[in-house]
Amino acid sequence: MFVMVKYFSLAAFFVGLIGFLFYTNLCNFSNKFYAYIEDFYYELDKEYDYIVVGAGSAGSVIASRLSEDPNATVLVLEAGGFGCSLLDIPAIAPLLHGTIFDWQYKTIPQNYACEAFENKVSFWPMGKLIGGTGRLNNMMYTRGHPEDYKSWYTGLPDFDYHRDILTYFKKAENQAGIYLNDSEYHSSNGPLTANDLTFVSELYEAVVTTARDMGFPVRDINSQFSTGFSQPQVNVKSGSRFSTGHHLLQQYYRPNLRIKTFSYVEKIMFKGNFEAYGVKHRLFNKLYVTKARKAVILSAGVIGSPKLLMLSGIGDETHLKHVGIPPIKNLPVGNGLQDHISSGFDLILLDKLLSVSFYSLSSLINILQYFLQSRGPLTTVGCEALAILNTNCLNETIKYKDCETKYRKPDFELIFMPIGISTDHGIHFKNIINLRKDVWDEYFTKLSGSYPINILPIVLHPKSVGTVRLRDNIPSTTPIIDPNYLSDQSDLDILIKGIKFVKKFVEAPAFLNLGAKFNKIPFPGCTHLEFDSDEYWRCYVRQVSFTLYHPVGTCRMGQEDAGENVVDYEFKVIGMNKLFVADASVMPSLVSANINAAVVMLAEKAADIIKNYSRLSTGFCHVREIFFKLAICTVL
Ligand SMILES: Cc1cc2nc3c(=O)[nH]c(=O)nc-3n(C[C@H](O)[C@H](O)[C@H](O)COP(=O)(O)OP(=O)(O)OC[C@H]3O[C@@H](n4cnc5c(N)ncnc54)[C@H](O)[C@@H]3O)c2cc1C
Repeated sequence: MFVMVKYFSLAAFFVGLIGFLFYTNLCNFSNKFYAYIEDFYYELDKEYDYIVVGAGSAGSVIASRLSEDPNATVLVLEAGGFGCSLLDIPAIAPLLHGTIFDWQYKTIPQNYACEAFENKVSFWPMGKLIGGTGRLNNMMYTRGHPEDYKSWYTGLPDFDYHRDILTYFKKAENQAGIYLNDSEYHSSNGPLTANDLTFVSELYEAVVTTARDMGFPVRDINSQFSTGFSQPQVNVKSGSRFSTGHHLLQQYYRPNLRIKTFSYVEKIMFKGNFEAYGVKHRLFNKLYVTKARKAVILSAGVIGSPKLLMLSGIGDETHLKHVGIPPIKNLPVGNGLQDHISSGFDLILLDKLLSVSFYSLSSLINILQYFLQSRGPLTTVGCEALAILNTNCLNETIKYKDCETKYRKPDFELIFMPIGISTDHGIHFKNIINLRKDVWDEYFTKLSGSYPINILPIVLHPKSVGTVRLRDNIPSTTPIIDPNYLSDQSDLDILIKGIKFVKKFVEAPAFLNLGAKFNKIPFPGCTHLEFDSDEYWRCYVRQVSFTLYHPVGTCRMGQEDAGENVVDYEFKVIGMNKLFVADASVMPSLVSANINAAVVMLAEKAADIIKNYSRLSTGFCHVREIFFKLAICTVL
């Protein structure tokens, strides 16, 4: 009987996958048709106050905030389409990887990591539609640690976390869950929904019971505490994903806001090589130049923004000349790339099926429950619990509270997922992570008959730093992405400590009740090493090095004169006028959390600054700004 259910579910999933791919193409086609008709019938203004490039997590917020002023005209140029509502079923997020809604970026082959992946290449999905990557991410809402932000603003001596950061987290948040009454740390008027999970499996209870037994706190990590164990809040409303892109679409009726989809921006236009006055963008193979009176704001993401700056002549002079672009400003664009790296696929095997499983996701009852009640396994985001900790606090001899005071900033995260890579029997997951076929055959197929789950340790503050560079001067060419994973040995050490902690964690009684066993099958490429030795895990981590999809830092924000920054603390491109960058690319370093909430917080901050900045820098002031700071300029 079970075998029949299994094969029926497999067949249902396979048919569903094909149906879904058909649906995505149909959706994109109808989106394109709408954009075509709109472009054909409406004569668009050729000049706006603001042009926002990219309607992703950050750009959607900036466009929405700037267009709150009815006297300001705002144009949003987005390379993708609007999307369709079925894409917003939380559990199907992984199906969007590799589709037309994904830029489908890939890293170059890694020297120190990703050995179990085809050509040692890591796949980097990024959203190409309204809502951007916030439309295909895992929706977890986490803010990070105050110390993260303090380290960004070392150049501002009067930096205050509550005033300069928490204010914007609250402004950005639309709390719809259990923290609705905590007005000190939460708020419910912002564009980004934060809600409780409505469905979890038995895994969650096992995690919190074990965490408490081991002396760890279980609490809201988006409050005065930023560490401990927690059930993540998610960007989900009435059972559907609700990203900042959805919020932007709700503002579509504003007469001063125009959202142009399928508009790929190829170049920023400059007056006198210092002042942005518009952009060149392509829509259905026609090139347009649209002007911006007050500012051009790049929110094209961690790859799109540095790429566009470089294509426009802003970047490392030597590199730009090498690819045939005349440089207009020498800035370290594309340096400082960091990403959260993790490891540990299918290391925990259960002897029972959890209620959030591959089978339950494709069951007819659960599909009906989702469409009729907006509840059930299809609302799952793939992660049921997380922990943000410091590796020094994993030792049982130290009380967590004392340890937390001593080591303020966390250095690793754990995410608890009720499914593994092999749960879908190789239909989809192995492809979206680019797993080598021989590794699949030799290792993962052996797990058939057991029920793997993933507890992934993540390096929160990797020391390995990489780059984004252009291949050539053609706008449609994908850039060279090299995160340089695990080039710093200390990142590897944290992952090894993390895996060892996971091994200990699942020995607890609550996990034994689920029949949890640590997977002792030697991993291909490491079979010559003694299982569980440090050498074995070092080898394993270099094989299984998996992105958590949080790249940042390619247009670093910081002090103007530090030499390593691209934008100043006001998001303005250093030495340029009327040109801003605000998205994940400006983060000077990774935060101790999944990063979307921080990206949206930054967008709120940027919108506030840009509104104010543009108010001050009208008239001829902007000319004087080249010689004087804005404050001096406005007095003159
Ligand atoms: C699979 C996955 C899972 C994730 N899960 C989580 C999670 O659970 N929680 C979390 O906090 N974070 C998560 N993240 C990370 C988070 O979603 C991103 O860091 C965040 O969305 C980045 O926002 P952004 O505004 O910088 O860029 P994006 O949201 O990527 O926006 C960039 C936009 O610009 C457009 N664009 C790019 N170039 C151009 C151009 N030349 N012209 C016009 N438009 C252009 C793009 O199409 C896109 O819409 C995840 C990421 C991924 C990939």
